[in-house]
Amino acid sequence: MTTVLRAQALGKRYGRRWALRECTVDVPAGHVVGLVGPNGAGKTTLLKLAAGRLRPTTGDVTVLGGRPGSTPAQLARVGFVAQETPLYAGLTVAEHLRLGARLNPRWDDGLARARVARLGLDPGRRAGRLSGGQRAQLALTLGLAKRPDLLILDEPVAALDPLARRDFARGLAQAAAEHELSVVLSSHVVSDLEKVCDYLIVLAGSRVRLAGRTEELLAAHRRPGGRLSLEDLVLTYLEARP
Ligand SMILES: Nc1ncnc2c1ncn2[C@@H]1O[C@H](COP(=O)(O)OP(=O)(O)OP(=O)(O)O)[C@@H](O)[C@H]1O
Repeated sequence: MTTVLRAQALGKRYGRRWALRECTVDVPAGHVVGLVGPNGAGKTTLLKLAAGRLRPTTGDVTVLGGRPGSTPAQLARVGFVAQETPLYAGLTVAEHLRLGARLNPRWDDGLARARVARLGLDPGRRAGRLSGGQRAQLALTLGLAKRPDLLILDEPVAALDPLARRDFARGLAQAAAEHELSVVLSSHVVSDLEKVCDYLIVLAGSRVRLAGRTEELLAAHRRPGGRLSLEDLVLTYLEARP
């Protein structure tokens, strides 16, 4: 089975502080992976290492079998939507789509236009004039239209309203199923992940506390006759950390 993200003893240190330490995970392709953990746990650091935006201090990371960001082909296969919603404030929605088409060899213009229309985004509006949630939706549209094999999303739902969160979860699950897309997304809100993720990585204190298919994790931790939500499971691991 193809591995979409493999990290072996991966670590990143800023000065004397470890942002991520001894991270070993092996995520098979075809999953929507939820990366969860408290503030400062190392989620963004892991995602940036996977997207090739940071270099490891120790260990090794491969994405879709290659070194992150190492070749144009590798870059085209991975979409990364950073937490700070990277858009050009002075460019309109339509100009962002044109730029996406020019920069990405696998660009799906039909998907981009249909999504913008469905979201009710005015193509002539500058990104700087959009709301935080609209900017997040536009950034996500650019990520999806790139037609990556792996889409990495850092806190994609943080700025979305509840209805938009539900639509986002549905859209992502559909895109993953239709286009054999693998997704890794981070969130603090476990209940949001529950609806969309079928694989979970729990990070706390810069270390991986738990990783695996959600179904298997839940089955392994469930007591006979008892109910266990993903949120309960995550909290158990976060409370147990040293
Ligand atoms: N550029 C940087 N320089 C120094 N320390 C950093 C830098 N980026 C992150 N850190 C530190 O690394 C640790 C992990 O940060 P990271 O942003 O990966 O956490 P996170 O889980 O994404 O947090 P949040 O949920 O708050 O976004 C934190 O202690 C943070 O202070």
